[in-house]
Amino acid sequence: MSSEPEYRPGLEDVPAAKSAVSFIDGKRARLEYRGIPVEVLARESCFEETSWLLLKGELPTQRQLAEFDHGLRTRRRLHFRLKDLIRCMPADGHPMDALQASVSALGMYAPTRAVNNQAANWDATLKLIAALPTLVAAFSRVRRGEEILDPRSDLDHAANFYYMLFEKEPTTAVRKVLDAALITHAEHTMNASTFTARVTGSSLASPYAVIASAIGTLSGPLHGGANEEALAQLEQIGGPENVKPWLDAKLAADPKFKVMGLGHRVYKVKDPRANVIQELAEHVFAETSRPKNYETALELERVCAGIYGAKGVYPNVDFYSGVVYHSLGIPTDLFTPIFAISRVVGWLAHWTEQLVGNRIFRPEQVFVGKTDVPYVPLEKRP
Ligand SMILES: CC(=O)SCCNC(=O)CCNC(=O)[C@H](O)C(C)(C)COP(=O)(O)OP(=O)(O)OC[C@H]1O[C@@H](n2cnc3c(N)ncnc32)[C@H](O)[C@@H]1OP(=O)(O)O
Ligand SMILES: O=C([O-])CC(=O)C(=O)O
Repeated sequence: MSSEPEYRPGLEDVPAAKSAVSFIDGKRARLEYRGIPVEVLARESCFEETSWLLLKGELPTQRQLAEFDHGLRTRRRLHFRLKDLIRCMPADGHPMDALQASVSALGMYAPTRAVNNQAANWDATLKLIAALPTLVAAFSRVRRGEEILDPRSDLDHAANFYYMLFEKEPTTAVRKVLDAALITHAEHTMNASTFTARVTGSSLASPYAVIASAIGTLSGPLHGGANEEALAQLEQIGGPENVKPWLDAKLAADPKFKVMGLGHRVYKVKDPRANVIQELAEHVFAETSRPKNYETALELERVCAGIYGAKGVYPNVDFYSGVVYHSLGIPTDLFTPIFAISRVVGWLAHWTEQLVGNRIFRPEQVFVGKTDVPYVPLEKRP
């Protein structure tokens, strides 16, 4: 009998850490942050309060929340040289690449790269949460030839982000939608980007390196990048009446064709966050008419349930979020950066957890290559 450990592609079902940050029941569509269902937080809480909950494990007292909020508001500004750096980035580059590069650069202004000081780690935590929206908005404006706007400390996290993007304050309804979307995306157990954050953190790299690595992982179309692709897909389909022929043609060309925004490693039913975001969409569209993209998405969900439902493949968080962001006038390639603005909290909560009793990640491989290969000098090779 072989003593080789079992290899599980994608580490499916392999625990990578012990964590108390969030909990998923993938069969019952349940997601809890520190024990509180995400639906409740999206309805009752605000992003700042949810962030504290995720980072500290308990809801904040009124005073703790006020101090935390103040700490965020006072850390939103960027060093003028960092703004210069963003101005030099290629305007047609992807905002996720801009964000990853600017988070690394942000770390160069931090007082220390060491992670052995709790006060410094907390300061970096606040700085990262506070500055990510400023970095995203700065690149978004610069590439359109607009001036970078200074953050406004009289606005909360969601409203200030919207202001920095559009130079106008959101309505109360839009602020609530954006805030709830940020809450909904903030944390999700051991997903690929959080795992990345923990692996980078386990080498005792700086929190800026931890977040930059995680941003890179989130950008991929199988992970956070799917929100952008999901909207592009709806636009390509063009209307609810085209869903069935579109999907038939795709499946005829490739029986393994993947619909973006569908499927999940853990959920075998519809992602509870997709329901929350759909409620937000209904809320937004109650005042206007339902856009064609939304009607197309509803039909796509219906048709796909008939085809993939038996496999447990249903809409995930990325299925409806793009429709909501699009309706707020947000450019498609900012959808994943907005995910990062929110998920930075989950990454930092896991990084903080990782540092307690840290052990560097160093898994094993199943070696399938050759051994003892002789070196042939170049002149003797063809
Ligand atoms: C924030 C997030 O990261 S949420 C996920 C965002 N990503 C997407 O929406 C991209 C599309 N979805 C996918 O690629 C996958 O469902 C993932 C990456 C999310 C999960 O991947 P895995 O857990 O490895 O599932 P895997 O790809 O093995 O799929 C299992 C089965 O469901 C099918 N399936 C999974 N997702 C889809 C999909 N989107 N469309 C059609 N079929 C799908 C697969 O073809 C496979 O079928 P088979 O057993 O007949 O071969
Ligand atoms: O959990 C996952 O694998 C992906 C996901 O939905 C998330 O990170 O929000």
